[in-house]
Amino acid sequence: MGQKEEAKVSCLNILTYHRELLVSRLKSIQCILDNLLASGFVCEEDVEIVQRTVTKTDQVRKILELVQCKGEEACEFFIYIIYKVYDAYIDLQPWLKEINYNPSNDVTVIQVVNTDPISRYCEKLRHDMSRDTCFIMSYSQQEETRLEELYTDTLMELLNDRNESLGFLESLDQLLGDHAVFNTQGEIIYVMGDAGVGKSILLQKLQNLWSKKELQTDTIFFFKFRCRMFSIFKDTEQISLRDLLFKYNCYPDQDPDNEVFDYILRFPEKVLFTFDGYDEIQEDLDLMNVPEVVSPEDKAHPLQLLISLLCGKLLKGSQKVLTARTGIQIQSKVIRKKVALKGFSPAHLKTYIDLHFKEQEHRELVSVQLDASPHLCGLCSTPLFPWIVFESFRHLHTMHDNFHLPEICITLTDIFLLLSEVFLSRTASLAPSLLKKSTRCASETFKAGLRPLAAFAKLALKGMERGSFICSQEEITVCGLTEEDLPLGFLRPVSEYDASGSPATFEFLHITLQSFLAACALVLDEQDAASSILKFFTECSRKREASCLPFDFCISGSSKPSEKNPFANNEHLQFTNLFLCGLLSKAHTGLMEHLVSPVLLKKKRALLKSYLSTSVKSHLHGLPHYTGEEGVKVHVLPNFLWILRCIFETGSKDIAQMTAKGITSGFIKLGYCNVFSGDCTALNFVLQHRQKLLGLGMDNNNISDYGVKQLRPSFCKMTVVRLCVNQLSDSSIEVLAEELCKHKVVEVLGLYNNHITDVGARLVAQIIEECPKLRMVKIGKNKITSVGGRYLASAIQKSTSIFDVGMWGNSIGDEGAEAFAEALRHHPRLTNLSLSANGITSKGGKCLAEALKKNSVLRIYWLVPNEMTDDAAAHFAELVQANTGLTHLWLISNQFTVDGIKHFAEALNHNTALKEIW
Ligand SMILES: Nc1ncnc2c1ncn2[C@@H]1O[C@H](COP(=O)(O)OP(=O)(O)OP(=O)(O)O)[C@@H](O)[C@H]1O
Repeated sequence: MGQKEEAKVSCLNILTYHRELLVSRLKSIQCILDNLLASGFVCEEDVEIVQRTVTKTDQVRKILELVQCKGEEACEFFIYIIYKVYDAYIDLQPWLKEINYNPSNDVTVIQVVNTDPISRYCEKLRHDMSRDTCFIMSYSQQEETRLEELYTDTLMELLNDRNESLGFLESLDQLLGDHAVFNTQGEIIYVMGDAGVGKSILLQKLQNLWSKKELQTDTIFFFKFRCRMFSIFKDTEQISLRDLLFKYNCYPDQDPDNEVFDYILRFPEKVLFTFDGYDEIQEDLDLMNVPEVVSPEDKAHPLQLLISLLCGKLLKGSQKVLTARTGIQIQSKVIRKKVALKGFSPAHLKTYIDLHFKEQEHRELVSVQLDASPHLCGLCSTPLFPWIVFESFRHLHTMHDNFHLPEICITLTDIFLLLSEVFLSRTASLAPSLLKKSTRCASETFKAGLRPLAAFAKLALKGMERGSFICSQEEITVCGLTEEDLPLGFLRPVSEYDASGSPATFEFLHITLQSFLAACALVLDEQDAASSILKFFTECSRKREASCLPFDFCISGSSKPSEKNPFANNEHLQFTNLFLCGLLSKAHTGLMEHLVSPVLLKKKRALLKSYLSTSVKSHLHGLPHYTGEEGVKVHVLPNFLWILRCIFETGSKDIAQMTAKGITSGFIKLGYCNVFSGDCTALNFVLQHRQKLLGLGMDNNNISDYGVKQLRPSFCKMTVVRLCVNQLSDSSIEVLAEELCKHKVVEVLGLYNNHITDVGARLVAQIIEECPKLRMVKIGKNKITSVGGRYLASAIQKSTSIFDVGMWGNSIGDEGAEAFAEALRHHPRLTNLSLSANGITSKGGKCLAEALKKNSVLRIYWLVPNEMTDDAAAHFAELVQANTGLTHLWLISNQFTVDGIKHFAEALNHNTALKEIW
């Protein structure tokens, strides 16, 4: 009883104590009044009195007076309404937490009805979004997997406007937060990544979290769009912003006064948008060449509305997450922050395997098979591929005895053939009961399923040709597909575009599947000239300018873009080319001969081979050469990477050999080329045919440990190994140490910004000691402590060749600094050393300065920022005075005061060599 009394007092008190806050934050008054009236705490007359009050704040004051005067129960119910009608009182939710509100049993029996149109709409949005996002796109339409049961984190790297890394996102909440914002004026959170890396799933997860109120954000409206839908409107179609929002998400019910839309216009910062697949907009430019929409009342083409929203001309201040494939350029001025998706790390992949396979037996089998194939692991860093491989494994393993993943080097074509085999095995002629535990015969499955396969392939190709990822029922029928074919799994309905009630539209399970099927169509076709298989190669080889035109247009409203279709990204065509190479490869002849005449197949293969040979030659010839520190370099363009991928898919040793020979310079640079671990197999396939030594620059890619393992056979001829910023751990260094120490030709080793610890540092030290030509080692921004620092310093001391060492951004501390001081004393060759940002205090600094006084070779010396104080400054001043030949000395961002700096002024008078001191 006593406790109850206390609770009663406390509710009344709370309202008195927090009166000011409530008056300023409580917005939806009608809902409070409706519920107080319905539950009998106030009468009609009370309501009228409140409504007669002019301002909203005064209305809240009146309500507070009323409930306080009605007593404790009324006060408690007042708070309970705020608690129950979450969205209407979202601004007060933190306050409820602050007062630690927990409804009592007495109050929970009183019914609360949400009569606030805005929060009712929010509830509806959340409900619909939860329903639409709780399942992950399924492989067969019968079995659905819950998103939370399969969603696995991926590597999400934050970038600045120059695409330099700002670290990794730790949770999806950070995606919307202020962390790593490089342009506060911009409104777009730009998420980019390769095909199948998980951009759509990331948005789905974000939407799902929001629908369950588990996302840290105060946005109360969430509208999701897929950019491909903007291509299905007719050129003449005009709609209003209101329709765009409500028709393609959900309608507000019982909102006669249009309060929801008005609220959105008044508080755009409460709105969150996701736009998925900016690269998928396939639109003619004429449409763009009309004035922008800036008034929310105007009707316009949906694409114009989209551009106006993205540019902040409409609903300025709303939050927008936009995804696109890597390589699509968007002007930095509209981007707020940038995130690059890098797929699964080895640890993520392990988690994904555990989630995917409930059966221990399957889990173990797959893990063993993956461990034996770093190439497959490399491919599996792109989530789309393990999803296909594992689903196919599960299906084929249950259907057939002894099914194993292919042991030979599996290609992307193999992966999509596997997927098609699973789909086709569902055809009536191959009922599962007949196949159960029978011997698997892929060619029989394909032969039996040839009719639907060819029809789906034709549909995919037609879509590719007109740049569309969506097909109508009519197009499906024209291609010869029947109702029974649809459940096979290649297509899925896309009901969300069907707001008008028109016949359903469909899309392929994934764009990459459409690309694969389009390649199948090119191979299977017996009508057109054989040379038509090359049509997409020709299209892709046409040079295109970077596609940032839509935003140029929408921001400046000036220049008339020169390109017909600025949105169009040709990656899906590149994939079709790649699959064409795979399907026409020798490895697949056996299968394809069951599906197309051997003579035609041979002709197509010869045509492709001849095209690839010519194309490789002309490409290599046209690559830009330049001379740098490490000799003549050739800059490889991203298109060359596609050529390498195609060559690998063909499996043709001749073309690989020719390509290897065609690389005339001694150094190829593939930096910032978006190389992922799976590409290293393709690169290795070509490089293994090269006789001469070669330098390879692959900084700023995503090759990971799997990629390094794939390159193993090529390290024997590598003079330059630059693998900075590539997600490498110590296991990569193990491979490098083994190979580089065996062949001893390496001169430059770049490992900056990876995940190397002291274990890896010890292996790098071994490379330094054992490779007599090694001149330069960059191992900054790793995880090396004093232990690793000592190994490295000791190796440098023994090396007869090394002169440039970069150790920036580790944590070797004073102990490491002392070891380096020792190396400086005994190693006369070092001319450039960076020990910046290593936690070195005056103690370590003094040792280094002393060691340097006797060293006349070191020219450049970096120690910024560390933790040295004035007593170290005195030693460095003496070093300057000693005039050893040092040309650059960087000491800024230490803890020197004016007194410390004064030492340098005098010392500099005696120095003739120093060009720069900081
Ligand atoms: N984080 C993840 N956890 C589990 N599975 C994932 C994840 N990300 C992607 N997948 C799997 O990969 C498939 C493809 O992913 P998604 O469609 O999101 O790729 P995408 O980057 O949007 O590709 P595209 O650019 O081609 O549209 C998904 O259907 C899902 O099965």
